[in-house]
Amino acid sequence: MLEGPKFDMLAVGNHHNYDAFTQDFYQKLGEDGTNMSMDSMQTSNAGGSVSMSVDNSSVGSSDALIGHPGLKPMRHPYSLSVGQSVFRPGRVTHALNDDALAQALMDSSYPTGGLANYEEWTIDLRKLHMGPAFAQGAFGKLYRGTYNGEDVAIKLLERPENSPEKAQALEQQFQQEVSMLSFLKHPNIVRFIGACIKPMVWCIVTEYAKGGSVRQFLTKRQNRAVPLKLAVKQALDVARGMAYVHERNFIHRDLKSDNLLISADRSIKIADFGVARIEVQTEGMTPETGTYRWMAPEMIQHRPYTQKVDVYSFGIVLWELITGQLPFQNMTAVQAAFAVVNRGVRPTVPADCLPVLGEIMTRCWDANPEVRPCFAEVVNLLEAAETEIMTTARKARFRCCMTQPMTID
Ligand SMILES: Nc1ncnc2c1ncn2[C@@H]1O[C@H](COP(=O)(O)OP(=O)(O)OP(=O)(O)O)[C@@H](O)[C@H]1O
Repeated sequence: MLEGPKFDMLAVGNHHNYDAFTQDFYQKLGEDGTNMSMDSMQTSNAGGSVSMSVDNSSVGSSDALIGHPGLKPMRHPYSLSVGQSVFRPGRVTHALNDDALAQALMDSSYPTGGLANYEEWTIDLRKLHMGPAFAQGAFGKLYRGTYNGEDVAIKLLERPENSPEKAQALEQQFQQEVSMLSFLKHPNIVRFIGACIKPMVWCIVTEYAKGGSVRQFLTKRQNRAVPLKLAVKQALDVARGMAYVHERNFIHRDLKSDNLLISADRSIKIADFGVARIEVQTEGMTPETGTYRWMAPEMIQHRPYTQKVDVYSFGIVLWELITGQLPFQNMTAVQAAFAVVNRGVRPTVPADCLPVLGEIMTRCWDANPEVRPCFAEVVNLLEAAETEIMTTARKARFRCCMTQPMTID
């Protein structure tokens, strides 16, 4: 059996020294910087993560739903889960503004921590050029930049001030992401470039996906359906990437359209491995991860779960690609979770959906994880669907040529 992840591989240096640096840094900022909360910044996460749902007053009225027997109450966003689960520290408030956070990374008067056992992945800050911030997730702030001349995305996680508990949770997420990304190499997984640790910030550098996230892409299209050929191609990219992740016995646990990026060549790259983990016996794991709209019922209910939670999420993503819409868009995330768990509600498959695609999504989001196909099978089914679409299109073009023959005069 596989062991659970071990997180002693990254040398974060002497914490006491770092705490001293931290205090020093904030003192400096207090003197000449502006301490601004980043909460007001527009988030790229249209779906709203679990922690967002809990923090968000718009779903505050759903407390009654959380208390329903089908749903276990959420813990405090900053509480740490037990056993082998991954600590997800809830939405993080940022004390530093964009510039100060970037400055905390680039300031050479503060030491750069190396990544023990991952030495080759420690980035050389002299080769890094920071650009503007362009997105904010629940945990990190994303900047554009270049590394060695290549376009990159730089994720900065700010070390929470005066809260060792939060700092530990965030650090574990950082380590989780680094260990996963350095291990996974696939054309449909965002390419890891390196990472480093400073007293105030943890930094992860990946290739920059020019097209943004699939959710942003769908929102820009004003939720119109994606052309079928493209939707199936994108779904195939995700399924191939996920088949690779599962072959290596990992679970992503947060598969959703916000975490699917579109690269310059239009292929899809799976991102955000901050809560991914090695598959182990899952008794006692907690679901304070992912996003309710995409989350499998067994995970919402704190029941043991397997890799099949990713297959469930994929079913929802496939529906999104086919319809162009946000899943359960007339509900809050918590209402959606309630409906999924207690009433078996799922998105409605459009009447004109290609039957094979309708069948894939309904099998993927089956309440019984055993019934859900594995990703290798999903890839086969989607390849068959792709062939069917191409053949139908070719036949239609041929019919069109026959009814409107070109004239030569
Ligand atoms: N390599 C990248 N290229 C382009 N955009 C990216 C890249 N990585 C992340 N993003 C954008 O930034 C957003 C947040 O990134 P990410 O999901 O890694 O942060 P997070 O703090 O873990 O957020 P969450 O857990 O809420 O998904 C993504 O939804 C995406 O829009």
